[in-house]
Amino acid sequence: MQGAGRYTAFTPLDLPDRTWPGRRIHSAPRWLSTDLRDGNQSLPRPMSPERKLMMFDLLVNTGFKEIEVGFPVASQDDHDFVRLLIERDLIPDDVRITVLTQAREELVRATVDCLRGASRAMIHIYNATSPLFRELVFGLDRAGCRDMAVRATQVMMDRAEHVLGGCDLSYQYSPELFNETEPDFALEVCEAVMDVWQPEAGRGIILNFPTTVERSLPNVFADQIEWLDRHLSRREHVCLSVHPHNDRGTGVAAAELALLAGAERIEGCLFGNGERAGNVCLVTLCMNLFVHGIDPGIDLSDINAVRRTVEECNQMPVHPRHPYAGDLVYTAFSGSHQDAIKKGFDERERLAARAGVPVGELPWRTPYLPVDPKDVGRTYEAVVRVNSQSGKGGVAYVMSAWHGLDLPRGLQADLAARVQAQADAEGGELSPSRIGELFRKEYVYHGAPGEPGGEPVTVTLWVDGACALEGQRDLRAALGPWGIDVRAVHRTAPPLDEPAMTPERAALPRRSPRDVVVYAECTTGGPGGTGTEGVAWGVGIGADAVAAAFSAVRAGSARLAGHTRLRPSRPLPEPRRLAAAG
Ligand SMILES: CC(=O)SCCNC(=O)CCNC(=O)[C@H](O)C(C)(C)COP(=O)(O)OP(=O)(O)OC[C@H]1O[C@@H](n2cnc3c(N)ncnc32)[C@H](O)[C@@H]1OP(=O)(O)O
Ligand SMILES: CC(C)C(=O)C(=O)O
Ligand SMILES: [Mg+2]
Repeated sequence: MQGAGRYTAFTPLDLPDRTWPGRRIHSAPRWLSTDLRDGNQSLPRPMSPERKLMMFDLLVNTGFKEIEVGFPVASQDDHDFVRLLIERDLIPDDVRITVLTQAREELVRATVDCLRGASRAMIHIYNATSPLFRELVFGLDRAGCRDMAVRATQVMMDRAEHVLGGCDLSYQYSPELFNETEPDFALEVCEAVMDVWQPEAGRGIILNFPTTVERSLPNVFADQIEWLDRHLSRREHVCLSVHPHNDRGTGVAAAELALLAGAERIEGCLFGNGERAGNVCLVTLCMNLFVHGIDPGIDLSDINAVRRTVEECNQMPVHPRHPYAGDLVYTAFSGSHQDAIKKGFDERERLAARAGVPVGELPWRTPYLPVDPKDVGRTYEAVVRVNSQSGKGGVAYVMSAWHGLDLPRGLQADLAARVQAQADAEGGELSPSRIGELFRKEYVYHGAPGEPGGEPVTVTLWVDGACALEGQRDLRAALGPWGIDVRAVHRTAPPLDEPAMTPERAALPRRSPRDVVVYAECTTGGPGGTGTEGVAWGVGIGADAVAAAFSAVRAGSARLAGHTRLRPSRPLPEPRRLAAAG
């Protein structure tokens, strides 16, 4: 690719004695949502007042305590929304709204005025401090740039004293483009701002350090934050906040490494909305903590509802592969993934049964799924979807989870081959209903009950263990006189009343409890036969094990005889009708 020579790598800070790489995160930081400000200002169609209110309610309901609600001097809508929140008393007592303004005197005054009547609020002032902005945008030297911030802080305090009496007012200052600012200058400006605000116990200050345009590796940002953490004065009264953007796609990493390096607060947007490639995604950050065993303090237990609301407010879809929330992030199409997931689910049930606890209480340990979909209100059904990349594990999962049939291993492989051929032919995904249909047409016999005729066969039978077992002992005796050599009888799953059937598993819809399902692996030759002429599977569903076994053997025998299609069979038990996957 031509043109790389026009760019230069970011020069890292020299911090050889950095300590953040050895640290761990033990608790959630303070969160600020800037969906209604940074998120909103980046939308092609900024939110209407109704959409803003919907977003505000969502943020409050999920647990955000600091919400940047707008840039009141930017537009009448922004101004009116802040007024609406205050005048209609819509701000819960434990929530602090924040409003942003540039460091320009008249804008600062108007911003303070907009908060009249608020009982609790925060003013957030910013000015860019990087060399490029000092030179290009402001035409100012360092001192001039520092004085902008100092003057704006003073003007804000003076005005607030006049118009915000009785308001519990907090203050936040951001050196915009911090990541591109010389650290000593960023420090100088922040110290000067603190000299005006005079932070002290009960009257702290938030110093917020943005990667306004992300340019470096996240470890470089972490070094910058650790350096500040060491050098800021009045540190106990400073809340060290970060505001990562995602231009390099490493906003989440930058935020997390910044936490290691001393940051105590993170600003971002839900699902990473925000300028250009977005602000850091707060959902991802919260969930990353959650899967490390740390309560993020934000309730994402119905992540689909959160997503739907955000999509409606922003008029922008969330990507199907967005971490934790995308349509496809709890879904495996590929065979080996599906196999491992199924084994993980099976083991969970065994362990839960052994421990006598609901599966939902077990520590989460399932291959390929970093989080239990149920913890975020998602379901298990979409975990496995079948196409030409799938294998027997996935097909077996679908047959079990959707149709309540626990197929023996050989039948899983046999069905999987047919499913794969069909998926290859169609070039797409096979729904659980289609797979059930294929299974029914291929294997299930349900013609008139009766004894099998034709060649003698040798069979191995699997009786669906979730059904009544009466008759199992008699199978050999019942089938023998008809030239059927029953080599072995197995059960496919523990019966419903055994503890392995946890409440969750038992709740899966299954066939009528009166029905017995028998799977027959048939080979040619009666008693003493060699069974070398091929294997065919048949499935019988009947009122008792003997009837079902006859049917299964008839189906398998027909297939052995080369009848590729069985007589029409009774439909499988209704597959579950699910709402949209996930
Ligand atoms: C990184 C961020 O997300 S910062 C937030 C960005 N958000 C927004 O800008 C949305 C809201 N902004 C607006 O509606 C408008 O920009 C307003 C109302 C604030 C100002 O509008 P205008 O006065 O027309 O100025 P304009 O939008 O062109 O901004 C450029 C001016 O702001 C100045 N400026 C930019 N940032 C700052 C700052 N933080 N402090 C002081 N002045 C600043 C520039 O130097 C420039 O001044 P100049 O006209 O003297 O050269
Ligand atoms: C206003 C500041 C904090 C900002 O949004 C940024 O620098 O990205
Ligand atoms: Mg920003």
